[in-house]
Formats: sequence, structure tokens, C-alpha cells
Amino acid sequence: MMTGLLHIQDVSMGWGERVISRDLNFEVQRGEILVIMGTSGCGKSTLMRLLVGLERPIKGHVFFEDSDLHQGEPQALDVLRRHFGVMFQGGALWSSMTVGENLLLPLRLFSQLSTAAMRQVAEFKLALVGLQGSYDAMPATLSGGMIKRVAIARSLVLNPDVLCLDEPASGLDPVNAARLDELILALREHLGTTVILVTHSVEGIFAVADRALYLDDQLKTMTAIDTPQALLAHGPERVREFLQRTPHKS
Ligand SMILES: Nc1ncnc2c1ncn2[C@@H]1O[C@H](COP(=O)(O)OP(=O)(O)OP(=O)(O)O)[C@@H](O)[C@H]1O
Repeated sequence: MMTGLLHIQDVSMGWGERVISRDLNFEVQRGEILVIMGTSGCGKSTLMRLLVGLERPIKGHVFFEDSDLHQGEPQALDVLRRHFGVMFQGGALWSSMTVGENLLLPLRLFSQLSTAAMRQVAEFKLALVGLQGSYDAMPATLSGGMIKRVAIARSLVLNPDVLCLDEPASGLDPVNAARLDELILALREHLGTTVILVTHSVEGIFAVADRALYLDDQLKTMTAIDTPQALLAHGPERVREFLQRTPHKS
């Protein structure tokens, strides 16, 4: 009997003969904030892409509830993917479109809503991330922190069960990075969204994570998953070292 929203079973990931990480086994609980951590190149982004069905594992399975994300027909996978809202590294917006048009894109593609209803949804999501009133703004007129918020709002328009954020704070100053942490906590509280987060920021990990998992690039597997406090107190040595670094923003 499976518990948890996502169930990762004996997964190995990589390309061709090159295995990046193997024997991954863990669950993501509904409503939790799970951080994927590890040094550069250990496979954090790859794991996130795999968890949302954009990458296939070399071996093993990823289940969303009881559905295998990599087994069914392409159409079934398309439906499953809509449970995920994804903000990729960089979180780029279309610079030639207004903020509102950026948010309408996924709605036009995947919802049956009327134009007026789509606009309401987009404005509501902008308000959720603290950007009410910026529907008609062009991305070039926004600050880096605001652009990240718009990208998060866009990943929320289809009401995903799981929000996946790949280094959302990269390029932000410490104040805006901390504000983004607060936003992530608020979204979980108000929407109940499950959040999977890739971050290099130790401060961010302690601020938001219910649990964090560590991908070890030397052992090429996941060596720990627990609360950040437990990992710092009695995790494997490299994980403790990772968490003891001077907090910094990537
Ligand atoms: N499409 C691809 N084909 C082949 N190799 C890839 C591909 N994408 C990533 N890699 C390699 O897989 C490894 C893991 O990459 P990934 O981006 O997942 O790491 P990461 O932990 O997210 O790194 P960073 O912290 O630097 O963003 C890297 O060595 C990368 O070069």
C-alpha cells in the first residue's frame, strides 16, 4: 500500500552509459516542502525533471499517486503532467508579452475557460504572489525578484498539486531571496501545495524545508533524507559539511 503523493522506486538516472545517480527510493508527502540538495552537477535538476515526467529514468519507477509517470500512453502522461507546476532554472518570461499574457499562456493551452475567466485566474495568481496590479506590465520593467514571482504565479495558474522550483532564488539579493522563502511557505499554507525545491542556499533550506534529500555526487546516490535539523545533527559527514557552510545565496 503506497502512502505519499509521489513515490520514487529504485530509480537510476543518467544518459546512455553514464549514470548520474542510482537506487533512489523516497516518497514525497502531500503538502510537504521537500528540498533536493547536493553539490553542483550531482543531478538535482535532472531529478526534478524526472519527477515531473520530463525525463525518463534509466531504471525504476516514479508514481504520482498510483500512476506510473513513465509507463502510460503519451496522452495519459500529458494529463498527469498537469498536476505539476514547474519553474525552471532562470524562470524566464516571454519578454515580448505582458505579465498577464505570460500567465495566460498555460491557460490558453490547457484550460477550457472563457477569456474573462482566464484573466480573473491570472490576476488572482498575481495577487497571491504579491503582484496585484502588474497584469499589464512588461517584464523588462520589473525587478529580478518580481520576475521570479511572476514565474511562480505562472506555474500556479493550472492549480497544480505539486509546485517544482529549480533554484528560484538564484540571482536574487539576500533580502529578496528571503522574501521568496516566505512566499513559498505562504503558498503551502494557503493552497496546501506540495513543493519540491532545488536550492543551493543553506539558509533557504533551513527556512522552508520540512525535509531535505542529499544527492551525493561521489557515491552517485542519495545518502540522506530527513529534516534539515536532523541532518545537521547526525546526517552523513558530507551532508553535515554541506549544511555547515556559511549560509549564502546562489
Ligand atoms: N540532457 C543531458 N544529456 C547529458 N548529460 C546531461 C544532460 N543534462 C544534464 N547532464 C549532466 O548530468 C549531470 C547532472 O546535471 P544536473 O543539471 O541535473 O545537475 P545539478 O545538480 O542540477 O547541477 P547545478 O547545481 O550545477 O545546476 C551534469 O554532469 C550534467 O552535465
